[in-house]
Amino acid sequence: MHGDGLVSAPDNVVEVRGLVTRFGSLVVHEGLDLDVRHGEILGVVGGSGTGKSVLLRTILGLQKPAGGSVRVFGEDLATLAPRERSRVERRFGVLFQRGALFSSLTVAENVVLPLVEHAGLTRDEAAPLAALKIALAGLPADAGARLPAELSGGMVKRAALARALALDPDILFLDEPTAGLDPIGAAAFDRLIATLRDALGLTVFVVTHDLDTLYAITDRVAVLARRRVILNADLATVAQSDDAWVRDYFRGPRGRAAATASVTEGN
Ligand SMILES: Nc1ncnc2c1ncn2[C@@H]1O[C@H](COP(=O)(O)OP(=O)(O)OP(=O)(O)O)[C@@H](O)[C@H]1O
Repeated sequence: MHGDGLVSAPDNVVEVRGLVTRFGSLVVHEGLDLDVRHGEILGVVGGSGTGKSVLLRTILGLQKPAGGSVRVFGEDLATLAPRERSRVERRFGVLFQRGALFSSLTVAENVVLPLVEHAGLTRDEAAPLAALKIALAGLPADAGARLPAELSGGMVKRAALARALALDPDILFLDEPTAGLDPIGAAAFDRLIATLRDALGLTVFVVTHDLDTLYAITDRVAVLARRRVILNADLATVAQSDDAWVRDYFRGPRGRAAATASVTEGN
């Protein structure tokens, strides 16, 4: 079932239609539709437990839907043979909430790993590419030789981002990228994401609670509530919605502060 009359558009990188997700008797998504357009930064917001992370995992093919369809780059991962599926998956860059770097490997070794495992490079071939990704993620060159435990929280995020960029993804999925960062570190990370989108032509899907991120870098916002995406539009349109959760979120004190800050910064 397609809600809201959504149709397939050629510039959609992700199309979710009529998604149903259940865990036993818990229904997380029911008839959820979502579009992610080529080259945009889409912010995904919603109250705690509305199924944002599960939606991300479902788009990545890590969570099997109970109903509906998910197409990424025009392909339905669920119907692809393993080899075809991994060809599509190589176009994904993913930054999970908890970073998930290998703690016993240096930053450079963490970034080298996908290049060796998925691109078939030798370690020597992968090393200069890894150094490039580490620089792209805004880390100093000497960070490559360090273990994750020796880095600050912001640097760990950047290292995880360097690894997510290893295979030159077309779409970057970020789950709460600024969680745990101080406001200055969070703003710098937001700017980095926007710069990478512009420089590399990435599409970005970002699950976030951070209103500053929404105002600073997103082109459109998807709001999850009542088991669906109730709004999938530009921020100005979403912020004007009369939905009670949206009103509290965007027009509460933190929402007003973020909106004012973005105007002051000229965004
Ligand atoms: N593997 C699982 N098994 C059972 N229930 C799950 C599983 N994964 C998620 N859930 C449940 O699905 C619901 C949605 O979870 P999800 O983590 O997607 O929420 P969220 O919107 O990302 O929340 P938050 O903003 O708090 O991170 C929650 O009720 C959660 O407990």
